[in-house]
Amino acid sequence: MAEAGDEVLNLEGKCGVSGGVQDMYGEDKATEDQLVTPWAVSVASGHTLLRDPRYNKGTSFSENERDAFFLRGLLPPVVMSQELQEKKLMANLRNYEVPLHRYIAMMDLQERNERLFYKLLIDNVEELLPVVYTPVVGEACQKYGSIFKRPQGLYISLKEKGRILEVLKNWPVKAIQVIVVTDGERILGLGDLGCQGMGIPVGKLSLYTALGGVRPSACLPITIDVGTNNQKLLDDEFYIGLRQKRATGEEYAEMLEEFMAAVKQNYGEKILIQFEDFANHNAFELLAKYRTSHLVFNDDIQGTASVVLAGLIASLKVHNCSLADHTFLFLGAGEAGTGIAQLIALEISKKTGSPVEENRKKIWLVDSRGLIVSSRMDSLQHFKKPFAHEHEPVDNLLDAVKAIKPTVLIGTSGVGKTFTKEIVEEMASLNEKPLILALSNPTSQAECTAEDAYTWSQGRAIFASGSPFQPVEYEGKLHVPGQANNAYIFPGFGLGVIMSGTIRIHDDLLLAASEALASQVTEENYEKGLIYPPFTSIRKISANIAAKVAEKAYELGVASVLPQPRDLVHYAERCMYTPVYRTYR
Ligand SMILES: NC(=O)C1=CN([C@@H]2O[C@H](COP(=O)(O)OP(=O)(O)OC[C@H]3O[C@@H](n4cnc5c(N)ncnc54)[C@H](OP(=O)(O)O)[C@@H]3O)[C@@H](O)[C@H]2O)C=CC1
Ligand SMILES: CC(=O)C(=O)O
Ligand SMILES: [Mg+2]
Repeated sequence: MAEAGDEVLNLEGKCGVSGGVQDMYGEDKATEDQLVTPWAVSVASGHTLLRDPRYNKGTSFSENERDAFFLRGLLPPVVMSQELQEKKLMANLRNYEVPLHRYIAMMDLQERNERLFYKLLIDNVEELLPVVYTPVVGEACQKYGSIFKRPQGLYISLKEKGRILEVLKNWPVKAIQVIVVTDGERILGLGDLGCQGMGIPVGKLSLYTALGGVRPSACLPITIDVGTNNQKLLDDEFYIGLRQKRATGEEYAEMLEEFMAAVKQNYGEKILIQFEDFANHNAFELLAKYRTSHLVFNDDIQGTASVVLAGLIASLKVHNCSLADHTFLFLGAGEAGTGIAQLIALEISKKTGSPVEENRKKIWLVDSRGLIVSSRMDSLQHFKKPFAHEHEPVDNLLDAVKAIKPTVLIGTSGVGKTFTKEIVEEMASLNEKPLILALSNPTSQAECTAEDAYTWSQGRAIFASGSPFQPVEYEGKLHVPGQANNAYIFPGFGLGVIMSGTIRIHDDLLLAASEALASQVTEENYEKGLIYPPFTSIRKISANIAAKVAEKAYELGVASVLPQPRDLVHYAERCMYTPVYRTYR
């Protein structure tokens, strides 16, 4: 399979004295002020094929493929199965003691051999999720400037304002189905990481593929760089972003407006746009502004709400009660906290017929200034106001626990170690089986560890966290902590939306996803203290979530793929990308 560039070289290329091809285009000799043409090829073979991560199979190319695609001599003689390649790579990965080195090795693999990357991730999901996702992705973002090798997504900075559509057209794939976009201002619980937040859309989209089966080529990670207020980054000579303070107000709004319009123009009405890790002063507004005109989903507000609600629904069997029987207390009243709180109130409404406002009365939140109470109303951000109830001011979490007597304690503050021994002990004195969720990421920001939760509650807590913790043995019993992370939801949710051609995200779709996830928890899981099923069966879980989300979308009349497939679970499974190698002809 000859290529345009090769043909020219074969006909005209000459050997230089050192054995290399002559510098016929003057590329080697050109000085900085002389122009050269960056030649490209359109059909991959030979060396180009080995450098194309989408098609490269490395030592797995068969003898026939090596002949047909000019690969002879470019590979060692061995022909390995994909399974053997996987075994070798897993052994190599396990040899790295530093977690960030594993991350870098995984990113290298993704850039070298995409199918092998996804095979590893799918087959070893519990082991590799913490590497490509939280917690290690957090450290990777903090050090992104130093470890950055090749762009893995699209960078759209203020320099491109006015020509964002043009920038989108530079991405090599046109048939995009899902975009994860960040502006890097609230990366996990690590704060403003500016342009280095790119690790998050890249990581989230690799989960769209590995956990939800969305084709990798249909995924587009985007970072919008409007500057950063992180002085450490601005002073860092290796920082990869714009070296200026964040644009705000009209300049920011115009940038986002242009982006949203360009995305719709370039990819059409049904492109799913997932907002990720925006600061809350933009996140709520962007969601409210675009949810009626675009297919948008905010993972931190909506995905998190859906996954936590799923855990709560699943835990009802443990407590033998209904959601309406619980009293909830949150530490953290931002995107995650108020997003979860709203969805809980909505779910109770759907189940009991009671008004949402009424259900909010059993949901309390603490922010950095203490319990959210009605006397603070005037100074509260709009998303906190629905939860400002009548109560005297309380300025710390321990006193709030004592005053509110919650049955469920949820951490969404982004601040580590805030569920102290006294607080967990208080929860344990109030409840036979206190439900404690330490959702903040990465691990360093978790409100408490699994060990803290089990030890301080004498092994009685039902515990789950945003980043994974190892099982804990307490007084002879092994407790397995669950991972309450939106990674359970968005891949299957996105698949359901895409496969049904859903045109708008409705809260009922989130509720459907929660119910679907909760229904996947088995007796065996409950026995171990889990309120989430293990990630090992995530592809099956995602297919079920996708099916329930699609079913709800058809019911609401927002699905556009017609006729509705009869067996939606089977349809979801059939839609899913699998990473086994294809044979080339
Ligand atoms: N497990 C999961 O799937 C997810 C986890 N998260 C995690 O949740 C955390 C928060 O995210 P998000 O809600 O988007 O962030 P926000 O910035 O929107 O909200 C943070 C909230 O925490 C409050 N807060 C901060 N410090 C304290 C403190 N010392 N005491 C009490 N309250 C405090 C803030 O108070 P104030 O309003 O007064 O500033 C604010 O209300 C992050 O660590 C993130 O990684 C997020 C999404 C999903
Ligand atoms: C999990 C996630 O989305 C977050 O921590 O922001
Ligand atoms: Mg997030």
